[in-house]
Amino acid sequence: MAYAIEAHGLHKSFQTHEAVCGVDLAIRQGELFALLGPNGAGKTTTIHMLTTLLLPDRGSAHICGYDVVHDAAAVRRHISVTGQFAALDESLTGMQNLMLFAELHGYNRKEARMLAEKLLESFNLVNAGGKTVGNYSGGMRRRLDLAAGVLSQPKVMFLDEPTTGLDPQSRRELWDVVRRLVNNGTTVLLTTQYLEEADQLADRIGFIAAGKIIAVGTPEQLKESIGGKMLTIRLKEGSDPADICRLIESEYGLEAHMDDNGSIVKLVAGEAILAHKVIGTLLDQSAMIEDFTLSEPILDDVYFALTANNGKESGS
Ligand SMILES: Nc1ncnc2c1ncn2[C@@H]1O[C@H](COP(=O)(O)OP(=O)(O)OP(=O)(O)O)[C@@H](O)[C@H]1O
Repeated sequence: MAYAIEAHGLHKSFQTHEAVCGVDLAIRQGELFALLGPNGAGKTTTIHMLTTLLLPDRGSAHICGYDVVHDAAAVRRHISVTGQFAALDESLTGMQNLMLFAELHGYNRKEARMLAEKLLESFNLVNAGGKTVGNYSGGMRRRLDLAAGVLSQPKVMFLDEPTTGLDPQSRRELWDVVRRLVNNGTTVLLTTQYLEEADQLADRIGFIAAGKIIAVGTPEQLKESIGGKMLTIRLKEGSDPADICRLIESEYGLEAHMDDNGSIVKLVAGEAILAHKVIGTLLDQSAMIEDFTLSEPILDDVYFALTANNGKESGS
């Protein structure tokens, strides 16, 4: 099968630091793939290599069959890259910005106007088309930026944290736009800090940590890989979560983790019966439990489990 985005063993180091160490990707045409990982994991470096902004040290990558190193110009003709910082002229209106981009892509003035009108409509910006971009909200700017990106009819779009800083309503509006692009056959590689966004939008998700892809799958596959239900225990003030984790590990051999502010302990409890036994044991030992819930895993749980394990494997 020919992939829209394909990478084999991509490596990139900065001085002595290996930022990307052997990334493989195979993303089908029309697929929305989300690349997730903590700060410094290597997402941007990977995207920069795939979009020809950075030369890989080793490995290879192809976009729509074109080599990112040897056919960089052809790659650029097939992609668009948008991110948190929209490349728009603040002093022009939305309509003028789109017309400018269209004319830069070789459309004449009349064609550019028609295309800009169509794009303003598709991206829910008809009422904003006559206003200067300097007066746009964050969500409007991102939608206009995406509209400008679509104008060149890219086969592959790289969206680097496109909803960072947007309010929930603007984020949802942008999701609708992205879904429509994918439904029309565009391949999208998305990075995001919001796991819920990846869960909502992505066909598949790749988790990257310390420059390596550590898991790939559909959101459902990744959640199933956790291996059962999550038990979340909220502790009363003054209790020691480290003690609780140790007790659970020694009694049941289950690995429990506390959250950053130390009031919640989480573990994969598998079956409900085991969760009830754990709670029973903790209460017998007079653990100060405020409440507890047993729930299906969400992507945050997958992310937590993966990045916690990866930290151990790499010895950090
Ligand atoms: N130009 C550079 N020079 C030196 N080190 C760099 C450079 N660019 C990235 N790095 C380092 O490479 C590693 C990967 O960075 P990268 O920006 O790819 O991560 P990221 O996953 O995109 O992180 P974030 O979510 O914070 O943007 C980091 O340790 C970063 O400090």
